[in-house]
Amino acid sequence: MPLSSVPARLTLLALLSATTFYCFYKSRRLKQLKLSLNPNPSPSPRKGKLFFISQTGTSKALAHRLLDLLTSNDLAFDLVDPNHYEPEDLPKETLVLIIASTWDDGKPPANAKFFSNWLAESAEDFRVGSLLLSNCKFAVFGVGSRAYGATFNAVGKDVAKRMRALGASEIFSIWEGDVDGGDIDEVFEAWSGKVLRFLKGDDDDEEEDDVESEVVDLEDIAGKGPSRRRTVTVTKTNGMVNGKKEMVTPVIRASLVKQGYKIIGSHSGVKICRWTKSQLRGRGGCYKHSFYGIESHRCMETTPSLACANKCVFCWRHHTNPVGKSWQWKMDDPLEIVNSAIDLHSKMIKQMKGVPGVTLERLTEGLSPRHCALSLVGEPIMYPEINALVDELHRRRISTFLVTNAQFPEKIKMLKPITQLYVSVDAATKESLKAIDRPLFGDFWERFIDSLKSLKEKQQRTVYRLTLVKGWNTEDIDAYYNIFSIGNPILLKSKELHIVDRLLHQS
Ligand SMILES: Cc1cc2nc3c(=O)[nH]c(=O)nc-3n(C[C@H](O)[C@H](O)[C@H](O)COP(=O)(O)O)c2cc1C
Ligand code: SF4
Repeated sequence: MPLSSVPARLTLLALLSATTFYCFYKSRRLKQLKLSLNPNPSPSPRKGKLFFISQTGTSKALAHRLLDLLTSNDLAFDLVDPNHYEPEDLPKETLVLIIASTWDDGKPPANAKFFSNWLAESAEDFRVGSLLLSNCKFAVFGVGSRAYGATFNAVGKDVAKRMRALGASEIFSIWEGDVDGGDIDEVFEAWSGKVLRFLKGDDDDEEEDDVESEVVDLEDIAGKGPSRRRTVTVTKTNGMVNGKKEMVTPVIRASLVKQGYKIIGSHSGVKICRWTKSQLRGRGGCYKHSFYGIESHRCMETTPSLACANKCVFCWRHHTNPVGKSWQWKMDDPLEIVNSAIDLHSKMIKQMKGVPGVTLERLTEGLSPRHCALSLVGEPIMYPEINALVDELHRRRISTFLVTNAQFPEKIKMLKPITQLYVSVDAATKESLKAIDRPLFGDFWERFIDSLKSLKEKQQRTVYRLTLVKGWNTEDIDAYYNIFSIGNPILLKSKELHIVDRLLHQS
């Protein structure tokens, strides 16, 4: 029968329809069969959660770094700010990583107050039970500073303790990063590598046994890896150079560079100040210009120590400053610091070429600084070679303006005469000084008073630099008057001039 005939076409159509129907029927049947074999297909597994407990962003930045690593290894995690997380959902989690910083007296940052309280209350509530988080495996990395002694990484430790009390299994004991120790990046990297190996089911740490440093206890969890307790040594360089730590860690360096600092060697910095730029453009200079005729476009702002012994509330570096009670870092040569500071300063001046208002004459003048403000940030007199550095500046006929934060009276005594010596007076009472400067020294008040006394003994121009912060230290005028009589400075400098006016009237 030819295909062109009508009956043949009808037969073909019927055949095709029957085949299509059969295929459709078979595929549905197969699906139904699969479903009946597996009546509860498991829902896609819940993504791991990566929490950051952070106030000024250090832990958050580390969490981002880990997230990138996990993602590039096809491990799905949600980055979680505990402030936007419902802790009642914790029992549903199966895998939790927590990077936690610690703040005042061991307290958690604001973004984890509720979360920490919830954990503490649940762990202490006998009705909740110790199996609440029994589906959850977790690991904690603490971000803190050893300079805070007993409360070092208190939050991370507390979170881990509460999670364990609620039945969660700790993949391995908390690792502790010290932001002032110079090696937090290396430690975090080692921890991240360990987390990754665990998640990939390749938790063999024997390969790390080659390095001498810190010993970390490992408590492997049941069901994953061997259950015996092991000790491993961690690969880390400690940021050591010739047996001494570098002051500026990669984290601090990145933060300072972002804020426009040029880092010199391992502990110094230089930055072009806004008044220098302003006067290069033919506009106003800073108060030194108004008071002493100093030309701001010929002034270089630098410091030989980015570290200090405080964590002042108003410090412009978001508290990323390295801290210490004494010099404990690798030390650069004073001549190299001065050479590099002038070199980097000149480069920044040259970048002003072509900016509206900048004349060739002022630009040329700016390239040979006549004044140096040793006040950029940190505590310049912590640098053990401060006298040699000041000598080098004076030899080049550069005048010096040094600001100290009044915690090293013995260093003030040892300091050679400089052009103008400033002491930061951040408060006039012990309580407010503690609240504002958040000093590391227990005897901070005695050091402060002794510094003022040392100032009085200096046979040179001395200045109190008052940083008056409304609501913190602007109340007690009588106390300021007492402080004023101890150091008897030649000048006062403040950001809130009406207070200074009143002081000067009383004196
Ligand atoms: C005022 C203040 C108090 C601090 N208190 C502690 C502390 O008690 N224990 C600790 O280990 N670290 C302490 N630190 C160090 C912080 O944990 C450290 O600066 C950390 O990098 C902050 O991390 P974040 O930026 O993620 O908040 C304190 C820091 C500041 C500025
Ligand atoms: S003393 Fe200076 S550098 Fe140190 S925290 Fe205070 S403001 Fe910052």
